[in-house]
Amino acid sequence: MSVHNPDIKRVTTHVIQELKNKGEKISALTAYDYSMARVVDAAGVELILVGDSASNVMAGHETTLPITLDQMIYHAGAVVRAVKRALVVVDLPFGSYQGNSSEALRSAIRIMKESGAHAVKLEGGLEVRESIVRILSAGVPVMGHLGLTPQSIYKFGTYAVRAKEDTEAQKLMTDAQMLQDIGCFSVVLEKIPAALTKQVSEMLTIPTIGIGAGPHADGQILVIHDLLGINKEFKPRFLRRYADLHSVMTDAISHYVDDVKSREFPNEQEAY
Ligand SMILES: Nc1nc(=O)c2c([nH]1)NC[C@@H]1CN(c3ccc(C(=O)N[C@@H](CCC(=O)O)C(=O)O)cc3)CN21
Ligand SMILES: CC(C)C(=O)C(=O)O
Ligand SMILES: [Mg+2]
Repeated sequence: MSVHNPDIKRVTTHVIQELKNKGEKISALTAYDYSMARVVDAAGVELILVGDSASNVMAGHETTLPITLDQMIYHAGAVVRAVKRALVVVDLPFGSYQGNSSEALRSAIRIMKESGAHAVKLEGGLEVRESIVRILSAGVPVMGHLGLTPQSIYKFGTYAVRAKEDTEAQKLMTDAQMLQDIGCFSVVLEKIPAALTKQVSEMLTIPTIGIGAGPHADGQILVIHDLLGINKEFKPRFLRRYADLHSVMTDAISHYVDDVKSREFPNEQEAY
């Protein structure tokens, strides 16, 4: 398998836009550390998100709420050091931007300065409009995130599909248009009906990136550990597992344990 568009040396927000303009789907994945980001980048993924899902996947928290701005910057720096080609976007964590546009700007600037990332992502529509406007004014590209917004899980109560009702779908359409109008370069649509994703993606000129949002988004994103089958517990219907690394890793590790116990490892060649 070869990397798509080998002529693209560095993926910018303009390259992401060009992909939508020519009708080519955009591939995106999360990464939280150097070694994984090396692999994801070299495999040809165009956009790498340092997601606040690190709170779940890296730290074992129940929700995305506990992860801090300092911890996001730590993960983002590791990913940036690994990446040669992809666009690196970083989630602003819960509590670093809501309800205070000065703090939002300060948080975004810290991410850009201290990690070297290329863009930030914020959850929400009209509620975070001012924050996004200020971050954009500083020259920082912003990605929106609508639909299921996990930082508001205690408002929603569940991780069920969002915007099934007409009023919520209408608000999502209005928010999406607003995000484009103020200058966001892209918007994530999470766990909404496929038909709504189609409507939004046709209405907007900027690319939509879907997760559990059906086939009509301009691109797709998944959490890398989910795609690789590293964690057995998370299996929503939208997830396709492209490998069973849980089994591969378990077999390798138990083989190692056996070899240590039986003194088969290390052998003479593996000693000095
Ligand atoms: N490993 C991982 N993958 C993700 O995609 C992810 C995270 N973590 N953490 C942050 C958010 C939370 N996300 C989620 C969480 C749950 C569902 C979900 O579908 N959960 C249930 C259904 C719940 C319900 O219908 O009430 C499921 O079917 O597993 C989807 C996306 C997406 N993000
Ligand atoms: C699932 C994606 C869109 C995300 O926000 C995350 O990984 O934190
Ligand atoms: Mg996130």
